[in-house]
Amino acid sequence: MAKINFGGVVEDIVTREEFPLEKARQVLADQTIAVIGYGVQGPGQALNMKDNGLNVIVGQRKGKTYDKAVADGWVPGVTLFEIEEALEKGTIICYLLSDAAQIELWPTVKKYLTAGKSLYFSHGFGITYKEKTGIVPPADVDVFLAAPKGSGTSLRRLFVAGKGLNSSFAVYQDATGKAREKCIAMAIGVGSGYLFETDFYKEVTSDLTGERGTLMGAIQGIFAAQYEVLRENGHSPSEAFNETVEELTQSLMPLVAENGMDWMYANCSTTAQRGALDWWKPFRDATKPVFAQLYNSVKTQAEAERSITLNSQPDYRVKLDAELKEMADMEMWRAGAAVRSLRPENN
Ligand SMILES: NC(=O)C1=CN([C@@H]2O[C@H](COP(=O)(O)OP(=O)(O)OC[C@H]3O[C@@H](n4cnc5c(N)ncnc54)[C@H](O)[C@@H]3O)[C@@H](O)[C@H]2O)C=CC1
Ligand SMILES: CC(=O)[C@](C)(O)C(=O)O
Ligand SMILES: [Mg+2]
Ligand SMILES: [Mg+2]
Repeated sequence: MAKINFGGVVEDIVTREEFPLEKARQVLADQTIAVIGYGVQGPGQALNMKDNGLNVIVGQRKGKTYDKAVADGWVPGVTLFEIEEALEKGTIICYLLSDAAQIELWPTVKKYLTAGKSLYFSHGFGITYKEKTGIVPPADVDVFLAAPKGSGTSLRRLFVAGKGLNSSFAVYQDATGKAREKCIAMAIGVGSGYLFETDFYKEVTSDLTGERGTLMGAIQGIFAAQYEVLRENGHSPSEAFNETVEELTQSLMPLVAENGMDWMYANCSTTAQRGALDWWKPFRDATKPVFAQLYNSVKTQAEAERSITLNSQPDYRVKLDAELKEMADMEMWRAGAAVRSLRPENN
């Protein structure tokens, strides 16, 4: 593994140079990789693995998503099957149903996990919370995860563009002595850039914190707060949206992605630099207690409990859609739709 210094802490990283695609192909040559579920991660991972020359089949129940798999080029009876058939044919089972659905389908999956097969996850959820999920794999199968750090949609887009999303990987159970190399080969196969090692507990704990925090929950909260203050003080929706979201996503975050926050700062006015240098600490101090509360809620499994309970209800989709619509209907995001429609490339 490559030793990389991350801001003073040296970590072991797996890169595509030391574990090239060719090696992944060799490790997985005799495997039938069955991707179970074709939601968000399913398509990204399955298509990337197929394009990487791996032997992939998809298992998906009939319906709209099955039709999408057909439209993506999976052939019924050849590379696309009902879930149980794919479970039977697969030697590496990629369990890519939603975390709640994994609980429901587990008794079925377990039946097909015969000795020597592998069970692959993209999240530490099912295993870490096994008291709640009931997901306890047989002792004679390998169990590991590769978790792309981003949406399955981005995983596919970046792969097609010749780039790669970073993923974490972890081995939970090594029954064959080959779990680790299979795990790394899968992580490379799904189109990862570089890989960093973790364990199932740390993966799920950091992931749940991140998505509830800066990646999704906190960012929406901070956007809403600033937008509201601007509006309450007489600024127009377009002005409030541009100063809260549009400039960030279109201009400033790409600079952060390219060269870091200091470089983005360095490319803004001295006036902006002065103010932003003064204000980031009060924002940190105001939000840190909320992040501590969030981490605790993840650690005590309150977040897992809530997610399992609410996402397992039969009407969860209807309720979810209603909540997402409520967000879409916020003035801020309706203003955003108008702003996006005015981008030159959308005209
Ligand atoms: N969404 C994402 O981009 C990311 C997801 N993950 C993880 O990847 C795994 C898969 O997540 P997503 O792709 O978001 O899942 P998803 O919510 O898109 O659902 C995947 C599939 O589950 C199927 N499904 C749902 N309920 C079912 C049931 N009762 N019986 C049979 N099939 C059912 C759906 O038809 C769909 O094909 C999860 O462990 C998730 O935490 C990890 C990184 C990012
Ligand atoms: C995209 C991702 O990695 C998330 C936000 O953790 C998820 O979809 O669960
Ligand atoms: Mg994540
Ligand atoms: Mg997540």
